This record gives sequence, structure tokens and C-alpha cells, in this order.
Amino acid sequence: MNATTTRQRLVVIGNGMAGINTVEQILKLDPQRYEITVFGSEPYPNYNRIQLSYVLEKSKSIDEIILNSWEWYRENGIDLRTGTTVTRIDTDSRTVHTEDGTVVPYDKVIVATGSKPLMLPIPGADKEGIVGFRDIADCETMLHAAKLYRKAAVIGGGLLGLEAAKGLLKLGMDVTVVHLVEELMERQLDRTASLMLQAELESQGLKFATGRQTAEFLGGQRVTGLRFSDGTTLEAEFVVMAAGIRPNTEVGRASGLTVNRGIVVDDYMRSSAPDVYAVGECGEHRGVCYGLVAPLFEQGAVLAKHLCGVETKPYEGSVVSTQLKISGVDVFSAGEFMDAPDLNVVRMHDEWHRIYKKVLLRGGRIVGGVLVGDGKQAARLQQWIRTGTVMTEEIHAAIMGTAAAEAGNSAADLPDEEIVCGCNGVTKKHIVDAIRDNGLTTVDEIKACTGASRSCGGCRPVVEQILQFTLGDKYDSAAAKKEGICGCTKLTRDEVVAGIQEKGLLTSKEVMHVLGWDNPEGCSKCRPALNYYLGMIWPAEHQDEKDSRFVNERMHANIQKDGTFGVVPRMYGGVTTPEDLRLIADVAVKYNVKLVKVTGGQRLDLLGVSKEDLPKIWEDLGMPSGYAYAKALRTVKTCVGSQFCRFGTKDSMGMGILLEKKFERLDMPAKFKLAVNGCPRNCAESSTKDIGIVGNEGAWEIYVGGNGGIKSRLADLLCKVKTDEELVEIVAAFMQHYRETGKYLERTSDWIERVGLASVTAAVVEDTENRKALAARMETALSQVKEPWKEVLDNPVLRQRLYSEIQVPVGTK
Ligand SMILES: Cc1cc2nc3c(=O)[nH]c(=O)nc-3n(C[C@H](O)[C@H](O)[C@H](O)COP(=O)(O)OP(=O)(O)OC[C@H]3O[C@@H](n4cnc5c(N)ncnc54)[C@H](O)[C@@H]3O)c2cc1C
Ligand SMILES: NC(=O)c1ccc[n+]([C@@H]2O[C@H](COP(=O)([O-])OP(=O)(O)OC[C@H]3O[C@@H](n4cnc5c(N)ncnc54)[C@H](O)[C@@H]3O)[C@@H](O)[C@H]2O)c1
Ligand code: SF4
Ligand code: FES
Repeated sequence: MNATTTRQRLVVIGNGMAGINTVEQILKLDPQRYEITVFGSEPYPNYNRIQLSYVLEKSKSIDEIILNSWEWYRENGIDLRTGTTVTRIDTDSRTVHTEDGTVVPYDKVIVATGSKPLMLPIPGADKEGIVGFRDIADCETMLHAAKLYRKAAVIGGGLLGLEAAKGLLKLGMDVTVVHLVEELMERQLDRTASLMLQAELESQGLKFATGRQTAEFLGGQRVTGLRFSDGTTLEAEFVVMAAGIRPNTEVGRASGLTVNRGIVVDDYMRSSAPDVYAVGECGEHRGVCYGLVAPLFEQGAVLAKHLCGVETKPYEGSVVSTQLKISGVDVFSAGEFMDAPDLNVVRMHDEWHRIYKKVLLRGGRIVGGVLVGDGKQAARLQQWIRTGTVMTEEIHAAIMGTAAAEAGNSAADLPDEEIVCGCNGVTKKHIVDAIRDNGLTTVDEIKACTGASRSCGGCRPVVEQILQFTLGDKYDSAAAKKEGICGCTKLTRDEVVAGIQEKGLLTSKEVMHVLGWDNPEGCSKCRPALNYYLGMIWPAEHQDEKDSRFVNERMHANIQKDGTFGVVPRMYGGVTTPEDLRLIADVAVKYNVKLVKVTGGQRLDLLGVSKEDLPKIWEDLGMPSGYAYAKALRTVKTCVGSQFCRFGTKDSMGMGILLEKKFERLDMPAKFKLAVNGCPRNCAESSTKDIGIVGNEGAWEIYVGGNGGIKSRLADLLCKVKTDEELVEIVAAFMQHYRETGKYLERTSDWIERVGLASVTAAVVEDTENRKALAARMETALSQVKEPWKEVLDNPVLRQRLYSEIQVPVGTK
């Protein structure tokens, strides 16, 4: 018998932070022990839910918060079923059942279904415009709402509500936090700390309605405001409910497990049914349901050892600490925080510096603390609380900011066994050893190697301090801040591209090997980037590494949230014919397409197509791919122009079709959109496109760097040209210059801001020799492009591998 057949079947229900952290630990302890299947309701791989607050305020993208890439699941042999909700476990037949009828047998099963936002049952709560804040979909709804509406209310002045409110404020909304009691974060802060926090947030622009109970949501179909129990009202076009969470126990209840508030587990995370475990926010341990990752990861560590037959101490509960993730606001709280008769309190309140520190002692031992305005000692305070350390003069001086605290690098005095990263349980010694043993020089390398700073990021300053004192004179602050293209390397985009060119590297594997990647397999960030850079540098020699591409690009269709796909055939310049329309309609009927949608780019999107039907539809359509999924030219939007419009001075449709036919299929650093207009009335909206062309007084104006997406930007005028030939040459040169100097995933709007319009004008317009050279290199690149749908239809092996019934892990892009 081989190893595979002897493996036990482990099913994990919930593809979130606690479940996958447990799987990671199991793989470290005994990678061959289990054949693992993971079910997740969301259509994403495991991501850092904590950092949704950063996605909302746009300081991070969704790609940047992915913790485990699709490749990670594949490489570890995990059968990942995203977009699939489990309904129950049959503990008699030892099977897991899903909403879509799938039944999977198990030897062990872990329930890790997390929590749901508490949606308060207030009259009118079902109106449009009222959301929770828990997942990427909520985050996207909020980002979208911020574009359409101005007045927002956030119900709940806890950690989540405040982070949501600050995010919406940063998006330009007028935000009021509605809070039940007078003190914000009353579960973590005393009145003094809470009032300081409120004052700081007010100075940043947030408004507060404290001591208010919402009695009703006003409005018709959509919310327009709130009415409080005291009869006063607040105008609000958008409402976020952040009034707490409830453990998601649906699967537990449907499976007959013992459930109180959460699924009841013992000290080894065992539920009431044999071989059924629960970990994370859905579980209730010794009467406590946790809502922060550090305790969940501690639970995961015990469970992983238990499941791998490794001796482990039982999980006996956690002391929790919290840190608000709002820039400019330093607020930390751990353990007990309210004065009580049996506690001694050490307190310091400096109103001038706006610093408040409080340490609570029971019988001389530290049992809790609050820090506002100065969180430098947060990691040490947390450790002293966790270990119940007795207060000493040194500790007192360190926390209260006398000599010892001011002694520069406080990380130097941390004991070796002190946990620096609470979220991931990483000690100072672990970090120091990793720096010394692996020659690490940046925090990102430490993150990749040890996990420290991977979750909330609150420990990052301490990790940096440890790096600084460990390296001593060798510490280079500039290098430490230099951002590698991902955690696998400290090389920047330009260094990687130069390395590929100078050393003649042809494959991603070669790049990682020769340029000394820390992680020899790469990650979901660097692999697609390398595939792009290699293709851009060696258009003829490079063999496309399909597996490095995001799923939409691998599948040549856009994956939807229910796991089906959207098919967008090419419709050059947004122009079609009755015959093509008839064909598309016939195909839509034949394959029972769920919806036909006219896209913003003037094409037709057939939505709700199964993976297996994709090649059949392409075959029946006989049209080229519209590339609606790719980091490539998407659409050329055109107005009617001089062919029909009485204002038209230029043939925008003709030029749009010509440009789309010329530049389609070419890989770009990011998606790329064009528009061509016949006159300055600009019906096809040139100002928000990567290249926008406007016919004006017999000439063409070329605008560049526009963006109508999340981060909108109006395009800049690059130049004005007289002839069609000049226009095509400048468009080619601009696109090639961007291809050669843009970072992977960097839209032209960000690229222009980074490199400056003047440098682009110089390279593409003023230096005619350079322009011609760029246009020539573009021709070479264009000579290599292939029609991808046809490629699949002509290649039975590829067709079978990607589009057969057998599940392939899917991605989001
Ligand atoms: C915006 C935000 C900011 C936060 N900030 C912090 C912070 O700074 N520090 C901190 O410690 N914590 C923070 N948290 C809390 C932290 O994210 C959670 O404690 C943690 O994610 C819980 O992990 P979990 O695996 O138990 O649940 P989750 O991460 O929610 O994962 C559960 C997964 O299971 C899936 N699922 C549920 N039911 C089923 C089913 N029947 N079938 C299949 N799949 C199912 C869900 O879709 C979900 O993807 C924050 C949370 C949010 C929302
Ligand atoms: N930085 C962090 O650590 C962080 C950030 C975000 C979320 N989280 C976690 O996510 C989870 C959810 O966060 P949360 O802030 O929603 O939960 P929470 O329970 O900590 O806070 C909810 C707040 O809403 C208030 N509230 C309750 N009912 C209300 C009502 N009717 N009107 C107005 N206010 C009302 C409560 O008084 C409380 O302060 C928690 O587990 C939290 O720890 C942590
Ligand atoms: S942009 Fe000018 S030419 Fe084009 S459709 Fe509008 S008005 Fe007509
Ligand atoms: S303490 Fe949260 S990532 Fe380190």
C-alpha cells in the first residue's frame, strides 16, 4: 500500500484564519498524515480578515491580504472547495454534506466556521444600504457605497465600528459613529482612555452620537436615516452595523453537536461528537467565545498536535489583548482594565502629551493594562500580564516612561522567551535566531520566515527594533525599508528585471534560484509577476507559465462568486452585427446562461456558465476572447463618431476597431483600457481610461493615465497629433514604455504618478528615436500573441486538464 491510501481523511469546514492556521500547523508536524479537504463559503483562498480594515481604507489591496495562495493549497495536496457551504455533518455515517449535494466522508472533521456580524433586529433593518463588516464582499459593498453616497452611520463604537468608520472617512464620507453607551470601546477602555480616544478621532474628522439607542431605520426601500429612542434622528444614506458578532454555529446545531453560545469544546478542541472538533470563533471553550486571532491560533496549535498524535499541553484559555488599527491613534488594552476594590492601580496621565498609561495589580502581580498615546511597551506589558509578573521598580520605570523606557531600543531588554507577536506566538529568540541563521535584513523577510507581523501588524515596530539591535552596525535602515516585490525576495521590481536581462534568465525557477529567492517556490505575488516580466523581456523565447497566472487568466473567463464563469466574446470597438447578436443569443439559450449583461466596456457578458461548458460555448460562438479577465488590453470603447454623429470630427469607431485589433491579447502589467471619441463631447469617456483619444479640430488628442476604478484619476494630456499613423505609433510606444517600466499590477494611473508625466512625454513623444524603438519592440511582442480560446480548442490535453469535471483550485482574479 502506498502512503496515499493509508492517509486519514481530514475535512475542514471553514476556509478562514483559524481553520487554515490549524492546517498549516498539521502540515508542519506531519505532512503525510492526512488527505485534506477544505470547504469555504467564500470564493477566495484564506485571507487575512484582520486586514480588511486596511483594504477598506485602501492602504492594501485584496491580493496583498491573501495568506495562502491557490498554489499553496495545490502544492500541499489540499482539495479546496471554495464557494461551497457545508450544511451538516452526519456523525453516524461519518460524512460531511454540502448545500450543493456533495457528500464527503471523513475520519476527522474540524468545524471552523467563524462568526457572523450581529445584525440588530431593529425595525427597518432589512432596508437596502445596511450592511455588516465581516468579509471581502462586505468590504467591496462599502467601497462601492462610498462612491455613491456621502452620509454614513456606523452602529457600534467597538474596535470594528471605529476601524470601519475611519475607513469610510478616508473614502470621503461624512461618518457618525452611533454608540449605545457614553464610552467608546467600553469593553477594553476605562472612561479616561475612552474620552481621549474620542477626542483624537474627532480631531481626525469622525462624528459621534454616544449614549444613543437606534429605534428605527428610516426611508423607503433604501435607508435614509436613523431614529433614536429619544426621538432624535440622524441622516444616513449608508449604515454599517458593527455591534458585535455571534459565533456561526449553524453546522454545529444541524449536526447535533452541543452548542451554547458557541460549539462547546474541551481543552483539546473536541466537540460532543467523536472525531469532530471545533476551532476559532465558532467554538466555546470553558464558557468563552473569542473574537481575536491570537487565542484562535493557540487553540489551533493544540488541536494540530492532538490530531498529529504529538504530546501537547491542554488549551486552558487565553488572556486577550487588543490594539486599535487606526493610524495616528495608539490604543492598547489587555487583561483587566477597570478599577476595582481588590486592585492596585499604577496610573500616569500626561494631558499635554496626550498619553495615558494604567497598570492594574492584584496582590502585586500585573493583571491588566491600558496604554493610550504611547504603545511602545505594549508587547512587554502583554507578556507581563500573561505571565502574572510581579511589579518591580524596573517594570514600573519602563512602562511609566522614566529612564529605562527612554533608553532607545527597548527590544534589546526583552527576555528571549518573550512573545513579540501575540497573533502568531513568535518569541524574541525565534526572531533573533531567524535573523542570524538566515541572514535576514528586513521585516518582510522576518515575516516570511517566522510569521511575526503577519496578522494585525501591531508588533511590526518591535520586530524592526529586534532587527536593528541584532544586526547592530550592519543594520541599514534604507535597505530595511526597501520593499521587495514580495516576501520571498528583497529585490525590487527594477532589480529583478535587470537580473533577468543581465543574466539571461528564462524561467521563474531560474530567476528564483539565480537571484536567491528566500522561498524557492515563490508565492502568489511573485509568480505571476515573474511570468509577466519574463514574457515582456523575452517575447519570443519565454514559454508562458500558465500555472503562475491568476485563475481567470488560466481559465480565460471570469470566475463569479458562485463558482460559475462569465464569457465575454471580443466585440471590436463595441460594434457588432445582427448575425453575431443572433449567434450569441442562440448560445445563451442553448447553454442556459443565467444572465446576459451589457458591460461598461460595450460588450456582452454571458454569466453563469459552468467550467465544463466554457470550451463548448467558445466553439459554438467561433469568436475571439474579449480578454475581460486579463492583465491585457480589455476594451476600446468608442463613440459613434463621424460615421454617424453630426458633431463627429473624427472616425472614432474606425480608429477604435483598428487599435483593438492591433493591440489585443498582449500581456500588460495590469488591465488596460482605451477609449476613442469623435469630438470633445467625449461620449466614450476618455478621461478615465489608460489611453483616451479625442478627435479635436481635425487632430487627435491623446490622454493617458486615467482611471475610473477604486482609485479614480483623470487622464493627463500627453500630446496632440495630426495623422492616424502618428497616433498609432505613439499609442504603441506608450504601451510598450509602460510594459517595460511598470510594476506588475500597477495601473497606468499609479505608474504615471510614480514616474512623472514629463518622463513619459520625453520617452514617448519628444525622443522620436526612442519612440520608434519602443514601437518596434511592441511589434516583436505582438508577433507572438495567440488567440487563447482557439488554443484551448486545438489542444485536447489542455482542454481536459483545465475544463474537465475534475475540480481544479480556483482563484479570484
Ligand atoms: C474588519 C475586521 C478586523 C479585525 N481585526 C482584528 C484584529 O486587529 N486583531 C484580531 O485579533 N482580530 C481581528 N478581527 C477578528 C479576526 O478576523 C477573527 O477573530 C478571525 O478571522 C476568526 O477566525 P475564524 O477562522 O474563527 O473565522 P473566519 O476567519 O471568519 O473564517 C470562517 C470561514 O468559514 C466560512 N464558513 C462559515 N460557515 C461555513 C460553512 N457552513 N461551510 C463552509 N464555509 C463556511 C466563512 O465563510 C469564513 O470564510 C477582525 C475582524 C474583522 C471582520
Ligand atoms: N483591532 C482589533 O483587534 C479588531 C478590529 C476589528 C474587529 N475586531 C474583532 O471583531 C469582532 C467584532 O467587533 P465589534 O467591534 O463589532 O464587537 P464588540 O462586541 O467588541 O463591540 C461592539 C460594540 O457595539 C456596541 N453596541 C452594541 N449594541 C449597540 C447598539 N444597539 N447601538 C450602538 N452600539 C451598540 C457595544 O456597546 C460595543 O462597544 C470582535 O471580536 C473584535 O474583537 C478586532
Ligand atoms: S463624442 Fe462627439 S462625435 Fe462622439 S458621439 Fe459624442 S458627440 Fe458624437
Ligand atoms: S501581534 Fe498581530 S501580527 Fe504580530
